[in-house]
Amino acid sequence: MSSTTTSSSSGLPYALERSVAISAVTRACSLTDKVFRNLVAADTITKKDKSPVTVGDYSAQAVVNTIIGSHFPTDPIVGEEDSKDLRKEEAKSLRDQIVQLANEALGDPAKECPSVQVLAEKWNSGDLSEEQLLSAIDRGNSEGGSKGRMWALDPIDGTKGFLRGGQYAVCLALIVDGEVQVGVMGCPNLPHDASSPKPKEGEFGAGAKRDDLGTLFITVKGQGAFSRPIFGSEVETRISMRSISNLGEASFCESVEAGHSSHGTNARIAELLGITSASVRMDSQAKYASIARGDGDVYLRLPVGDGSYQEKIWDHASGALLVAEAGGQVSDIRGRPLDFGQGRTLRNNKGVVAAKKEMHGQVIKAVGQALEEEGRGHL
Ligand SMILES: Nc1ncnc2c1ncn2[C@@H]1O[C@H](COP(=O)(O)OS(=O)(=O)O)[C@@H](OP(=O)(O)O)[C@H]1O
Ligand SMILES: [Mg+2]
Ligand SMILES: [Mg+2]
Ligand SMILES: [Mg+2]
Repeated sequence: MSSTTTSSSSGLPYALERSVAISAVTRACSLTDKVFRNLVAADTITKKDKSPVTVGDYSAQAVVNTIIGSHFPTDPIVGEEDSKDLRKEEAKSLRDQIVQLANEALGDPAKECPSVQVLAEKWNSGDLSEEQLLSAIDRGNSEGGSKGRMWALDPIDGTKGFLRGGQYAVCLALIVDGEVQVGVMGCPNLPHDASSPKPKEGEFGAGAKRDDLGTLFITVKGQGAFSRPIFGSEVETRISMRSISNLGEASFCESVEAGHSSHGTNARIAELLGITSASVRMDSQAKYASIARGDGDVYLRLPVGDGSYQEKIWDHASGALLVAEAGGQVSDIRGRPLDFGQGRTLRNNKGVVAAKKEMHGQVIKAVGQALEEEGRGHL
């Protein structure tokens, strides 16, 4: 934690995109926070791939896409959700809630930086209709690709964590010609200070939320990584990965669900590297944010089973740039850089390994050995 700056970094590359992304993510975080405190079972549906999606995921995507669309009308958006299930007859009450929540979030007279304020009139000049908001959700249907600008949005990353009252993140990134240039991530349940105790899951249900929770992470390629509270102070603090002299002192950050990243293989890798501290398990890209600010050192996401799952670009774009700008290196299990120019998925990559630059090669070597021992060396 070495220096501070304010949020108006005008003159620097991508200053407007950075401000608009902060505004969009902040509004989406107030919305999801409110949804969590009032969530009932009927507000969640199960998608075709059996994963959950809530009224919070849909409304947050509608809000962020509306804001991005009003500032950068020709920019494609690759967003996780679409309106197909919502348009069904039986989803009427979900639609009604989304209309109310999204309009509240867009109309909130929160303070914005001056360049965003002027354009804010475009979206908060009156309530948007149900159809306008469903179309806003579907602005996220871009197929992505390696040319030009596009935004990647995960309106709630770690939906299972969100539902449990654990960690989740609103994640937005600007990708240009396949390279992430801007990343903004809001983690409403993460303490401002890495050294504060993590809240126990569910602790902040029914309005009992601690006021030191809610952290925003901001990065632009070549400009460093920063954090600040989501609500309240706009003073940003530069963050960097922890300084450790050898990997034996490191700790891992890994997924909660063994179905998303192999815990058994991680344990063997820890053994190979001489790591003795227990792994920290949390949902969402809060894992990237945690290692970027030194609250953990290595993020491992190893393929499970036959390794056929293709990681989605919105699950990694903002987090990967944050770690890179905080002194880390992010790759797949073979050490290949993540390729965000292949469409909606990272189809040229398998899994994710993020660690401090100087130690990344050693981790990749241990990952290779552990997979070899399991007979999965071909992955
Ligand atoms: N099989 C499989 N393998 C790997 N990853 C998967 C898989 N299935 C889903 N997902 C994606 O995982 C996202 C949540 O990742 P997390 O690291 O937070 O997982 S976990 O909740 O801790 O288990 C989750 O993101 P959200 O849907 O935004 O929550 C999914 O996109
Ligand atoms: Mg999901
Ligand atoms: Mg996700
Ligand atoms: Mg999601």
